[in-house]
Formats: sequence, structure tokens, C-alpha cells
Amino acid sequence: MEVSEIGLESKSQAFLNVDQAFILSPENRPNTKHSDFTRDRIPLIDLSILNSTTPPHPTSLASLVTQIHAACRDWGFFQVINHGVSLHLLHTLQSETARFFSLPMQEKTKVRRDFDHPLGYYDTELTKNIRDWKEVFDFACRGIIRLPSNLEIDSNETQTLTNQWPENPPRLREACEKYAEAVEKLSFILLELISLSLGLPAEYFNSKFEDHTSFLRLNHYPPCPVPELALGVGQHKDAGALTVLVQDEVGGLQVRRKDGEWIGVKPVPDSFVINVGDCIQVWSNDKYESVEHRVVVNDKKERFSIPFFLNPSHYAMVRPALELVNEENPIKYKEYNWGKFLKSRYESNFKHLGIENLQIHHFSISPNSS
Ligand SMILES: O=C(O)CCC(=O)C(=O)O
Ligand SMILES: [Fe+2]
Repeated sequence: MEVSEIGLESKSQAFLNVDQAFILSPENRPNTKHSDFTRDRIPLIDLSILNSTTPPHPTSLASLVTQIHAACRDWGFFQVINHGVSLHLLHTLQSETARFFSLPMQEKTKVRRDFDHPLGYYDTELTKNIRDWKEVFDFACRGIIRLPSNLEIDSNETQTLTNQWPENPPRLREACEKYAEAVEKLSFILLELISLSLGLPAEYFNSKFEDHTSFLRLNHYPPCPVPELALGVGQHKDAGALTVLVQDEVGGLQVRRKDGEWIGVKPVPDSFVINVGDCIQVWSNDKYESVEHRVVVNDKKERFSIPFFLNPSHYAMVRPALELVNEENPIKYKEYNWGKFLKSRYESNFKHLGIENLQIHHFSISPNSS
């Protein structure tokens, strides 16, 4: 038998051994040969002027805001270095994360999430009804998340989601809580820079976050025997305000450029990948778009990543900032309630209804309808 045939044989064997719930339809399969990082790059932005002992000079701040504006407008994604988050906290969390996922399944499922406790461990997330090749652990940044308890428009009833902490590894909880505090601070600095970059006052959006529903996710992508047929995370947009993600050196995150090409985000040690979520798209009246992204997997190396999802308070209403609406830029979205939106996402995660979950385009106002 020829070597190439042996390859083929073991490939089809691998395919047969994989649960078909992971297998993407042909049009959604990644072209893994094209995941090199040489063609184009999302912008890399240095935040060091914000972390010096003296306040930034107005000209350097203006130049930083200009870079953020161009990155949000052209890509919806950028990377930041010299961000001020302690590398000790970051590295401690990364090693505790690896320790947690290396535990036996019966240990991890002690903190398994379910319909009543949607925070915790799970390995069955679907994106667009295909199973993601990953396992995750979710926890609320502030220890709890307050959400509407149902989707009735007129109901103000709320429920409180609480974190579930595993006994093992014993230092995971502390590492998560300390890191969450630091990355939350960075996310508000970024939110203020984004407000300035839209021509709004720095603190314009802050009142939307008094009881924010932000959460963090520890992601583990094990090696996959059929990386050309499955995805770590299927293509999607993030629903919240913005995402601050740390990835390891393996790589796999891809961003959909405006022309439709998938571009790999090159790992830069100790940097964060930032992306604009759906709320900023709506607040900015489409000046900035929440961009699709996905995670490709490989058959050799496991990968870890840790996104922080900065989300508004459950009672925050999301609609375009009126300062950004005028005759040339008519309002593009109807107002929606963030808590009901998030609750609806949680519900469709559990019910696996096989239909598209709630998206911001369901609130869009078409130019002809006004
Ligand atoms: O792991 C990554 O690089 C991205 C994960 C992601 O997009 C998500 O969890 O929403
Ligand atoms: Fe995402």
C-alpha cells in the first residue's frame, strides 16, 4: 500500500470514529491549508501611554484614539500590548486552566452546568446546531449574573445565576477571581477609548454597566483527528459590548475580513485580542460592525483561550446613540432589552431548537420601513 493510501485509510477511520454531531456541512468547512498568518494582520495597538505614572499627553491620546477608530471601522478586531494587566495573574490563570481541563471527566462534571445553573463546565456547546470541538468552564465576573427569569415583555421578574467552583484544582477560583478583576478594569478603559473614537464623551456608555452581566470562559480545544471537518467554535459574532481574549501560542482564531476572507490572528505573547460585539454595532448605528470569527482546530496540539465578555446590565436598553443618527445616517435599529436578549440566547443553548437564535438583525429598521 502506498504511503498516501495509508494516510487516506487512517483519515477515513478517524472520520468514522468521530461523533457526526461535530461534522460541518461542506460549505462551512475550514480550509485549514490557508490558516497561515502571512497575508494580513489585525492591527496591533500599544497601550503603554495609559500605563505610565504620568497622564498621557493629549496628542498621544488622540493618536491612540485614531488607531482604535481605524481598527474598529476596518476590522472590528485588534490586538493590544502593554495593557497593564499583571502577567503574573495571567500566567497563573493559564496554568490553573490547564490543570482543571486535565482532570478526569467525573471531576469536571461535578460543576457541570444545566438549565438552572448555566455557569460551570460543559462540552456540548453548539454553534449554528453543529457541536464545537471544545470543552469550557464559564464563570460570572462579579460572582453572580442577574437576568430576567423569563422572556415575557411585561415581566420584570429576575433570577440570579451563581458561580459553581470546583474543589480541584484548589487554586482555580482565586486565579479566576483575581484575573477577572484586572481584565474588567482593562475592558472599561477600552470601552472609554471606543466611546472617544466614536466622537462621544469617554464615559458615555458607562451607565449601561452598573450591574453588568459580564462573564469569562475558559476554553480548551483538544487535538482533533478531523480538523478539516470540524471547528473549535463555529462562525459567530459576540453578542455583548466587547470581548477581551487571551490565547496561547498555538493559534486557531480566524476573523472574517470585510471581503469575506478568513484571516488567522497570529498569537502575540501576552497580548489581548479585542473585538467589538453586537451592542457596540447597534450603539454606533453600524459605524463599527461586530465581525464574524471562528476557531480552527488541529490534529497535533491542544489550545487554550480565555475570553472575557463585557456585557451590559440586564435592564439596559440597546439602541443607536442619538448623537450618531442624522439625515445621512438614519437610525438602523429598534431598541431591545439586553437581559431578555441574553436570556433568549441561554434558552436556545439548552433547548437546541434547530433554528437561528436571536440576532441583532431581528431588530434592524430597513431604510424603506420608516
Ligand atoms: O478561542 C478563541 O480564540 C475564540 C473564542 C470565541 O470566539 C468565543 O468563545 O466567543
Ligand atoms: Fe467569539
